[in-house]
Parts: sequence; C-alpha cells; structure tokens
Amino acid sequence: MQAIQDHYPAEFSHCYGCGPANPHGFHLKSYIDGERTHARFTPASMYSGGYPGNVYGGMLASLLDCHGTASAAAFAYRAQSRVMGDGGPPIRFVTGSLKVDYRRPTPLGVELLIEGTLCSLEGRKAVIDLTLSAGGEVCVTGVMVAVQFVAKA
Ligand SMILES: CCCCCCCCCCCC(=O)SCCNC(=O)CCNC(=O)[C@H](O)C(C)(C)COP(=O)(O)OP(=O)(O)OC[C@H]1O[C@@H](n2cnc3c(N)ncnc32)[C@H](O)[C@@H]1OP(=O)(O)O
Repeated sequence: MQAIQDHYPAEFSHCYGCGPANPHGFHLKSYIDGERTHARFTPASMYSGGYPGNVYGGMLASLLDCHGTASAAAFAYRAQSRVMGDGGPPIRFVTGSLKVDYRRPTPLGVELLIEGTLCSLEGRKAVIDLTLSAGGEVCVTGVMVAVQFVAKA
C-alpha cells in the first residue's frame, strides 16, 4: 500500500520529517483508512528527551507536523472525490499552526502510533485533530491548522 507521502511531487519530497527523497530524514509514512489516518514510527535512542528513557518533545511535534499535513491532503482528495496520483494537480498542505499538548512522557524504544481525524475543511484550511500513542496510551495530542499550498505566480 502506498503512503500519502509517496505521492508528493519530486520537488516537494525533501521534507526532513516525511520526504521520501531526504536521505537524512525520518521518512514518516502516513496512510488513510476510513475516517482516520495513521502512521507508525519508533524513534531511535538519540531522540532522548530530558526524562531518561523518554522521547524529546520536538521530535514528537515533528511527527504530528508531518502526519497532520499528509492527513489534510488525504482528506482534501477525498472531499473532492479524487484519488492521489490521479494525474490532476497535486493537493498539498503546509502547517499554518500546530498546538501540541504533552499529556504523559512518551517512552523510547516503543513503536508510536500517530493518528489524525478531520475536524473541518473549509476553503484552503483544514483542521486536523492528532493523537500520538505508545502501547495503547495517548501521550500527546495536537490540533493543526493546515493550509493548502498555492504556488505563487
Ligand atoms: C505542492 C506543495 C507540497 C508541499 C508538501 C509539504 C509536505 C510536508 C509538510 C511538512 C509540514 C511542514 O513542516 S510545513 C513547513 C512549516 N510551515 C510553513 O513554512 C508555512 C509558512 N507559512 C506560509 O507559507 C503561509 O503563511 C501560509 C501558506 C500558511 C498561508 O499563507 P497564504 O497562502 O498567503 O494564505 P492566507 O490567505 O494567509 O491564509 C489562507 C487561509 O488559512 C488561514 N490561515 C493561515 N495561516 C494560519 C494560521 N497560522 N492559523 C490559522 N489559520 C491560518 C487564513 O486565515 C485563511 O483562512 P480563510 O480566511 O480562508 O478562512
């Protein structure tokens, strides 16, 4: 199954968090399944935060960042009854704002599940609710305002 990010045009596939063409990045892969999007990621020990054995908050925010924009794109395609990679103009979103709530420490060495749901989609603006869980426990929640990218002439 192809990830949402696998459909990013080559010139936009260098994102540090999710760009398939960035050799140094995280290569986050997001998928849409029904009303929810999901991605899985296990941070290496180098992403330790201040608490021993727990993940650095900036890393967690970046996972929500990339998953949120991918989710917005996937929900927008669906709203337009389009399929990614259909040959039409690509629909891509960038982060306008991202609010992150760290609800409990996130353990290192555990596969993290990042999920997104669509809260609203109006004009160029999508609001995405995000959660990040470890071992079935929600550690981080977030709300993203994603704005559809329009190339300036
Ligand atoms: C092909 C590409 C692939 C791109 C593929 C990329 C995929 C990887 C992305 C990874 C995630 C990132 O790291 S993205 C990188 C971090 N983010 C950025 O660098 C974005 C920097 N900011 C910008 O470029 C700009 O401010 C934009 C694009 C967000 C908005 O500018 P604009 O295009 O002039 O649009 P503007 O008229 O201001 O806003 C449009 C609508 O969005 C709302 N809006 C705008 N910003 C915000 C905001 N912060 N919070 C709430 N709402 C906002 C406005 O009120 C308006 O709503 P209404 O009046 O219509 O209701």
